[in-house]
Amino acid sequence: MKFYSLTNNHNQASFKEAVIAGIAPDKGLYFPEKITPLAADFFEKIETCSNHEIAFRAIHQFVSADIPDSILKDILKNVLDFDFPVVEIQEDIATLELFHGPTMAFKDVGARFMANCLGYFSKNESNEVTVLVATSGDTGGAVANGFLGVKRVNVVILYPSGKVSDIQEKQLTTLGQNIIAMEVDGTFDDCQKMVKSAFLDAEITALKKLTSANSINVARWLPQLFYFLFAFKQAKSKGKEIVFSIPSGNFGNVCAGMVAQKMGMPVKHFVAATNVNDVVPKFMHSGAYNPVPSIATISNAMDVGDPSNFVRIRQLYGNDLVELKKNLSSFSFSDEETKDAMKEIYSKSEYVVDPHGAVGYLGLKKYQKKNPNTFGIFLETAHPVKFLATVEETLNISPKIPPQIQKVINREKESIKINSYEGLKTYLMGT
Ligand SMILES: Cc1ncc(COP(=O)(O)O)c(C=O)c1O
Ligand SMILES: N[C@@H](CCOP(=O)(O)O)C(=O)O
Repeated sequence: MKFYSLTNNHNQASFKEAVIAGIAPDKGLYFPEKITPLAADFFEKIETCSNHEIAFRAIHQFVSADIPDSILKDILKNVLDFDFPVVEIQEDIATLELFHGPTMAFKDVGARFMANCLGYFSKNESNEVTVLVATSGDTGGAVANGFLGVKRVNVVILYPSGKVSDIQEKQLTTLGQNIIAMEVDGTFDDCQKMVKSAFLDAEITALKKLTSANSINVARWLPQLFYFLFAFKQAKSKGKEIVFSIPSGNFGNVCAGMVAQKMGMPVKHFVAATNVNDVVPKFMHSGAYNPVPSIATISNAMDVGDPSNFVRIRQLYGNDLVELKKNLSSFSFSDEETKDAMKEIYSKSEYVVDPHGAVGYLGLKKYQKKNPNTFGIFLETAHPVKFLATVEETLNISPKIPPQIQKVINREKESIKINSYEGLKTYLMGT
């Protein structure tokens, strides 16, 4: 399988090359040349398959030219060692809990999958690789955890100072070893731009082999399609058409779900729910894509003003807005609406949802109002405890701190403060 650049489709790479490079030399995101539907009987019998089997069938076409089947099976065993339960909280409304991994957000699967692939590809190499990653909160912790101690790999995480939760900050600044955290005086978009600039900086790339562990990297992005298949397996018996509502920021997760649909998974519709960072909802309405600086919200991991993956979503539908709208709706919600949704879910169902999941719930409710008789699944993308202050203040409860979080909560933060691209460049050139 080849992957081509969305900037210039003549720039092609194998899976291995795309993973090692992160983005194409022309700064485009890599995209698979073909998405082959899985056999119909795979979906008919999906409930008889283990998660490992499902993941293997799903990812095989993208990686098999570069990873032997036996290694791929081992990687998936390492990566998928926790549960992905669908929990019904109201009639025809369920949540897909994606927070049972080591850093309690949905990024764990992609981060670990990419770390395993890179570990395999660099097994016989002597050169070091530097993984650059921009985070608005959760990617950083997952990548730090997934890459900790991986030989010949150094990780540099850029995060917006004061704009991630206390627990998210602990997860990405306290591990040490091969993980460096850079605290940027700016927004997530500034961090993301700095990472993309470093890839194009010949002075840096002459000295360092760089890659990215954001969802721009196909090995971080594609495994996210597993979630939708795991959810479909659990919800199929409901006998209703399924709608997924995905709290969205960089739009990698919803895009991975749409890949699962292209592979033949029956889905009625996707909803990409955002906070007030509403570039995509506006685009879906007007057809004009106008990135703007992001605004800080209580669902901070979705504070993205120029979502990287929207270009992939448009590609999936041949850049045809009419076709796209048949499959995707996108709605935006304020912090007040988000808090009200957290309260509503808690009072109706005694279920504690985090602010991101609450945005997903709101998107689903809005869609189901006009499309009743569907089974709706909103993705709970992070454990509520990661947003402790907001949850405590909104619901007036003190959730128990799970062991994964207790491990980091009392550790000392270590970060390098920078206020411009030069700060990142100086660091990369000097180490
Ligand atoms: C908790 C949480 N929810 C939702 C999102 C948005 O996901 P995506 O960037 O794939 O749209 C993120 C960050 O990516 C996140 O950390
Ligand atoms: N919300 C993300 C932002 C980066 O998204 P990614 O999927 O492209 O890594 C975060 O939590 O950092």
